[in-house]
Amino acid sequence: MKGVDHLAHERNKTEFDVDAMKIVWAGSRHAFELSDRMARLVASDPAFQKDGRIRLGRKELFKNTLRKAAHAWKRILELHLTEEEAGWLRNFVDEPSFTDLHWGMFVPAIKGQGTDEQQQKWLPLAYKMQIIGSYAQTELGHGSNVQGLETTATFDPETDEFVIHSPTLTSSKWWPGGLGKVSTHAIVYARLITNGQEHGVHGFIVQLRSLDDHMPIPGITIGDIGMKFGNGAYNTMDNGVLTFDHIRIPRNQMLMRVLQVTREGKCVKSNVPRQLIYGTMVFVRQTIVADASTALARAVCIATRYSAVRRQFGSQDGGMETQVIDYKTQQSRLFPLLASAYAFRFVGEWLKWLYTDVTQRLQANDFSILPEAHACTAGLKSLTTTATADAIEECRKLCGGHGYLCASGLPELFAVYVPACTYEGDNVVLLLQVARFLMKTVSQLGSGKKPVGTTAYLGRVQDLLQCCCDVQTAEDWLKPSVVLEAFEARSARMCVARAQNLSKFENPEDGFAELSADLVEASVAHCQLIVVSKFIDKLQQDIPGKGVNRQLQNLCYIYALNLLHKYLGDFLSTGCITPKQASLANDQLRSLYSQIRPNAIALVDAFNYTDHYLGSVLGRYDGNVYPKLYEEAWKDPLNDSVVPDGYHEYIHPMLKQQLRNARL
Ligand SMILES: CCCCCCCCCCCCCCCCCCCCCCC/C=C/C(=O)SCCNC(=O)CCNC(=O)[C@H](O)C(C)(C)COP(=O)(O)OP(=O)(O)OC[C@H]1O[C@@H](n2cnc3c(N)ncnc32)[C@H](O)[C@@H]1OP(=O)(O)O
Ligand SMILES: Cc1cc2nc3c(=O)[nH]c(=O)nc-3n(C[C@H](O)[C@H](O)[C@H](O)COP(=O)(O)OP(=O)(O)OC[C@H]3O[C@@H](n4cnc5c(N)ncnc54)[C@H](O)[C@@H]3O)c2cc1C
Repeated sequence: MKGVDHLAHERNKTEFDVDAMKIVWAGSRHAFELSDRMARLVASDPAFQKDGRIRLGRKELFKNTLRKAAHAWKRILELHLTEEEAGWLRNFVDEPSFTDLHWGMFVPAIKGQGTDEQQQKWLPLAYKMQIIGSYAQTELGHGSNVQGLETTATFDPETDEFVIHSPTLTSSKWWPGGLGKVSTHAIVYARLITNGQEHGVHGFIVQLRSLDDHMPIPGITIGDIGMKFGNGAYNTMDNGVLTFDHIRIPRNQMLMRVLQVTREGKCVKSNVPRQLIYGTMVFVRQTIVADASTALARAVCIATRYSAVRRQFGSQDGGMETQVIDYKTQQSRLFPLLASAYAFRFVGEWLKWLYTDVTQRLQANDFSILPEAHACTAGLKSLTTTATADAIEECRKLCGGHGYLCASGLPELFAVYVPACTYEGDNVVLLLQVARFLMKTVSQLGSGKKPVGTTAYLGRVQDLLQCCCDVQTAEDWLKPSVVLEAFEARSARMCVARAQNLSKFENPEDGFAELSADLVEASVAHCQLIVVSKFIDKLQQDIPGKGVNRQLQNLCYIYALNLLHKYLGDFLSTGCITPKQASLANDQLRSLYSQIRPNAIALVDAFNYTDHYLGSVLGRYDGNVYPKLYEEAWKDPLNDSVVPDGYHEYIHPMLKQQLRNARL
C-alpha cells in the first residue's frame, strides 16, 4: 500500500462529520469560511511561498520578509480586508515580522494607555502604516523585572519636553521586535522623573528614525541584536538594541491614560489603576494562548499523518508491517497531544471572551476583575506555551529520524515557537504571579470574601479538603463531575498546603521565595483545572454534527486522565483519589486511545491546514511521503554538484596521503 492509499483508507474509517468538526475548531461557521479563504489565498500566491527559507542567509532572509510584508500589505489594501481577515492572512503567511509588533503591541499600547487625544493623533498614522512602531520595554539588564528598568524620562519644564536617556550599558533596550532595522517609532518604557522625583515606569512614544531617509534621529544608536536559535525561524525578525543620548520628545508623547504630567511637571493620577500600564502584555498573552493551539495542532497533524503512513515491524509472512500509529506507546504519546490541541483551542476561546469582558468593564471603570484577568492570562500563557514547545519536540521524536529533517517542518516550527516560553513574560515568573493571586485568595477565605470566577472552587475548600472520589469502575471516570471534582480537590489541597507552609514564615516574602518551587506546582494545578473545566463547559454546548460531541468527549477525557496519570503524585499525595482509582483511570485512558484511533486522521484534518501552511513533507494531506522526501533531498544545494566543492582541496589530498601511508 502506498502512503497515499494509507491516508485514504484511514479517512474511510472516520466515525464523525469532519466538516462539522472544522467549524467547531474554527469557532464558528463565519470564522471557518474566513480562515479557509485566507489560507487558500496565501497558499495560491507565489509571493508567499516558503520553500528553501531555512537555507537563506540572514540578509536574504530578512529582505525576503520585508518583501512578503509589503506584498501582504498591498493585498490587504487591494482586497479591502478587514482586521480579522488580515489577522488570518498574517497567520498563514507564517513568518514573524515587524508587522507583529506594530499591530500586536504598538497599536494596542496606544489604544490601551493613550488618552483620547493621543489616540486621535497617533492611531490613524499607525493604521495606515505611515509610521511603524515597536514595543521597547526590555533592556539588556532587565526583562522580567519591569520596575527595575533603568531608562529615564526626565521632564524639563523649561521646554515642556521629556528627556529620554540610557544612563548605563545595561539600560540599552534589547530584544524589541521590529526595532533593529524597520521601526520608525516605539513605545519606550522608562522611569518617569519630574521635579527630581521618581514616579515609576511609564510608556512614551518616541520617534527613532527619520521618515524621509530612515536614518536614526541624532542621539539614537540602533541596530539588530544578532542571530537567534535555528535556521530561518525567528531570524526573519529584527530584534533590536537601542540607546538614547538625551533625546527630547514633547510632553504630550507620554501615554497619559494612567497618570498625567501637567505643564508644571505635576503628576495627576487618573482613576485608572497603575497596572493598566501592563495592559498590552495582558492582551498579547491572551493571543498567545490561542496561537498555542494553532502551533500544537500543526505539529500533531504532521506526526499523526506520518504515524499512519509509517510502518515498522510486525510482518510475519512478507505482508505489510504495522502502522506505527497502532503501537500503544505511540498512541499514549501522540493522542494526549491531539487532545491538548483541542483543549487549548477551547480555553483560548474562553480567554478571548474573558478579555473582551474585562475590556468592556474597564471602559465602564470597573477594575474588579483585573487581578483575575492577569492571573488567567499569565497562567494560561505559561501552561500552554510550555506544553506546546514540549509537544513539538515530542512530535519530532514521534516521527523518528525523518522528524529531524528540516523537510518535516518540525525543526523550524520548534525554533520559531520555543521563545514563546520566554517572551511576554518568562513562564516561571508568570506562574509565580498566579501563585501570589492564589495565596491571596486563600488568605482572604477566613474574612468571608467569596472567591469568584476561576477561583470559585476555593470557596468550597472545606468540602474539597474532605471529599473522596467515588470512582469504582473505569467507566466512572467518564463523568464530568467526577473529573472536575478530582482536579478541584487536587488544586485546592495544594493551594491550602502551600498557604499553611507560608504562614510558618515570619516574613511572607521570605516564605514566598523559599517555597517558590512548590508554589509554581500549585499554579500549574490551578491552570490545568481551568483548561479541564473549560473543555467540560464546551461539551455542554449544543454541538451539531454526527458524532462530533462523542469525539470531543473522548478528547476531553484523554486530556484530563492523561494529566491525572502524569501528575499522579499530586493526586495521590493530596488524598483525593486512591491508587486503585488511579489504576482505573489508566484503564479508561487506554480504552479511549482505542476509540480515538480510527478517527485520528480525521481529527487532524479538521484543523483544515493547507500543505502550504503545514510546510511538511511528512504531514502532506495526500500521505505521499516517500517519493516527496526523496525528491526534496535532491534540492539541497550540496547536491548541485556530484563531486562537492572542496574535494580537490581537502578530500583528494587526504586520500592520497592515506595511500602513501599504506604503501609505507
Ligand atoms: C511577513 C508577514 C507579513 C504579514 C503582514 C500582515 C499585516 C497585517 C496584520 C494585522 C493583524 C496583526 C495581528 C497581530 C498579531 C499579534 C501577535 C503578537 C506577537 C507578539 C510577539 C511577541 C513579542 C514579544 C514581546 C515582549 O516580550 S514584550 C515584553 C514583555 N515583558 C514581560 O512580560 C515582563 C514580565 N514582567 C511583568 O509582567 C511584571 O513586571 C511582573 C508580572 C513580573 C510583576 O512584577 P512586580 O512584582 O514587580 O509587580 P509590580 O510591582 O509591577 O505590580 C504588582 C501588582 O500588579 C499586579 N500585576 C502585575 N502585572 C499585571 C498585569 N499585567 N495586569 C494586572 N495586574 C498586574 C501584580 O499581580 C501585583 O498585584 P498585587 O499588588 O495585588 O499583588
Ligand atoms: C524572541 C523574543 C522576542 C522578544 N520581543 C520583545 C519585544 O518585542 N519587546 C520587549 O520589550 N521585549 C521582548 N523580548 C524580551 C522578553 O520579554 C524577555 O526576554 C522576557 O520578559 C524574559 O525576561 P528576561 O530575558 O529578563 O529573563 P530573566 O528574567 O533574566 O530570566 C532568566 C531566568 O531567571 C528566572 N527568574 C527571573 N526572575 C525570577 C524570579 N522572580 N523568581 C524566580 N525565577 C526568576 C527565569 O525563570 C529564567 O529562568 C523578547 C524576547 C524574545 C526571546
